[in-house]
Amino acid sequence: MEKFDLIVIGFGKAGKTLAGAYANAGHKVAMVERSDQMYGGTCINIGCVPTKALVHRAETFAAASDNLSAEVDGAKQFAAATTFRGKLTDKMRAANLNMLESNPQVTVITGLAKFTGPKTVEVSAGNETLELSAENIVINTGAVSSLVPIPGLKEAKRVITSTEAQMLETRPAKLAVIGGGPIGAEFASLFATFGTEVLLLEAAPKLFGRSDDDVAEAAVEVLQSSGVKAFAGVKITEVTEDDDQITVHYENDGQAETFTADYVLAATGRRPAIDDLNLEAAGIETTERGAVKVDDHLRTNVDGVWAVGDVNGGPQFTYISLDDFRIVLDQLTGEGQRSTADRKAVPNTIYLSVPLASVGMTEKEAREAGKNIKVGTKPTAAVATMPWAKIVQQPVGLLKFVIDADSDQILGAQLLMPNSHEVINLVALAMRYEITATQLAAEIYTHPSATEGIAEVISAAK
Ligand SMILES: Cc1cc2nc3c(=O)[nH]c(=O)nc-3n(C[C@H](O)[C@H](O)[C@H](O)COP(=O)(O)OP(=O)(O)OC[C@H]3O[C@@H](n4cnc5c(N)ncnc54)[C@H](O)[C@@H]3O)c2cc1C
Ligand SMILES: NC(=O)c1ccc[n+]([C@@H]2O[C@H](COP(=O)([O-])OP(=O)(O)OC[C@H]3O[C@@H](n4cnc5c(N)ncnc54)[C@H](O)[C@@H]3O)[C@@H](O)[C@H]2O)c1
Repeated sequence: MEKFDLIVIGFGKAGKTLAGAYANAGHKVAMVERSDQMYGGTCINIGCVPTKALVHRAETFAAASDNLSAEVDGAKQFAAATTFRGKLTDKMRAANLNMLESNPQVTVITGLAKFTGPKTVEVSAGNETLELSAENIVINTGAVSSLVPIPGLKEAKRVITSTEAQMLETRPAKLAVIGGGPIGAEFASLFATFGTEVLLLEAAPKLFGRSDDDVAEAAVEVLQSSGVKAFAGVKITEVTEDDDQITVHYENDGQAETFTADYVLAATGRRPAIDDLNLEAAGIETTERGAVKVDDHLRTNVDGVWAVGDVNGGPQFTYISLDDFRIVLDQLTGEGQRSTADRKAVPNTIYLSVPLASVGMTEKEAREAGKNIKVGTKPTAAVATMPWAKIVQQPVGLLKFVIDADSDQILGAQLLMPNSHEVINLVALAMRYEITATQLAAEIYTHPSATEGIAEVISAAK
């Protein structure tokens, strides 16, 4: 039994950052990761970073095709993009491993971890096992793709998840995507840009249903302009396949339809990765949705055991996992005051060919909450003071601000425009620190830039 001050299970964003920080504070840390292909976790290996590398390459390809008015080979560009993706993740994985391995206080152990008691963990790799113990244990095992119960889906060989989809070396001619959340929408958009024929099927009545209707409609237009055919409110009845192809059977507007493709990408959500942890041995409770149950300090019901990142059932974003790290570090080395209750105005982005970035309330939510509001909305192309969108040849989308008419505080923003994934952070900062809409609009911004357009839209609010 090897004794540590802290065992981290899973090399995710929160866990790796905590391992480094706690080790630097003079403590002995074990980092356990089940796969040598996952040092650094989901984000850098199979999540945010590699997918955005593909999105970026798809956009570069689209711009080149437009500008050269030439037949640029989408299949070739797709293969080059996935090669680039692989090289990028290899480098980042090695750097992440080195970051912890080079720390004399950290031991990186590759193997599957499971609890054997509240303070003990067994790690197994092949026939070998290792027993570890620590006063403090952090669970950071992330999430796994979750398949919905559609007849034929689970058994089919041509059903892939986001992990396999980003590792395809050859561009598929046809792809069916089930689920129009961030994963489905981003993959549909990028594959279609490279020239794959993509059909996106969403069960909910509307695509981008968390946005206001006008924003969601504009986002669907952006998706369609990338070449995606998309339907919402569909019911998928069955998936069948032969050696070479797979067929999705679905009902759309009461009509039975089929789509035959090379692959079906199942993008219907990700569930917390708890199956292998043997949580019962430690007496750790889970929620009805299968997450490790935590309080707002991310403590489980067992003293000295925390759960951070996707596994605790919170919002599945890398920046939330990073904030989880801060909350636990504050308990281990600080005042222990930080909690999830401090979070305010957390933005998110769906990476379409212009990103859809949002923060705070939609107009609908603000009205339902009985707020007295002003709304500023302008199509990207109509924002005269933002030539940036035209310069980068993407004058598409919509900007929308929801403002409290009494306090002048920004209640929310939905930005579907070039670089909105950056601009949204400024809006979120203003919301967090209660900078008023008038103050935000009166700032001095660089020109030409994507940021400067927000002043015009805020000023037009009524
Ligand atoms: C395709 C895709 C795109 C995404 N894009 C974005 C994006 O653009 N922006 C964003 O903010 N978020 C994005 N996300 C979500 C984001 O990647 C996750 O929220 C984030 O990586 C969660 O990290 P984590 O800290 O929970 O742990 P993870 O990074 O998931 O790490 C968990 C680790 O634990 C290991 N593990 C699991 N079980 C065990 C065990 N029993 N023993 C040992 N090790 C174990 C796993 O192998 C894994 O390496 C995306 C996700 C996906 C799948
Ligand atoms: N840009 C980003 O920040 C980013 C990108 C990718 C993933 N992520 C994270 O990863 C998580 C998982 O993403 P996701 O898109 O897989 O999950 P999700 O839960 O966000 O979306 C899944 C979608 O599938 C639909 N669906 C469910 N069953 C269906 C069925 N039978 N037929 C058709 N549609 C069906 C749901 O209605 C939903 O719209 C997200 O919660 C997100 O936080 C974030």
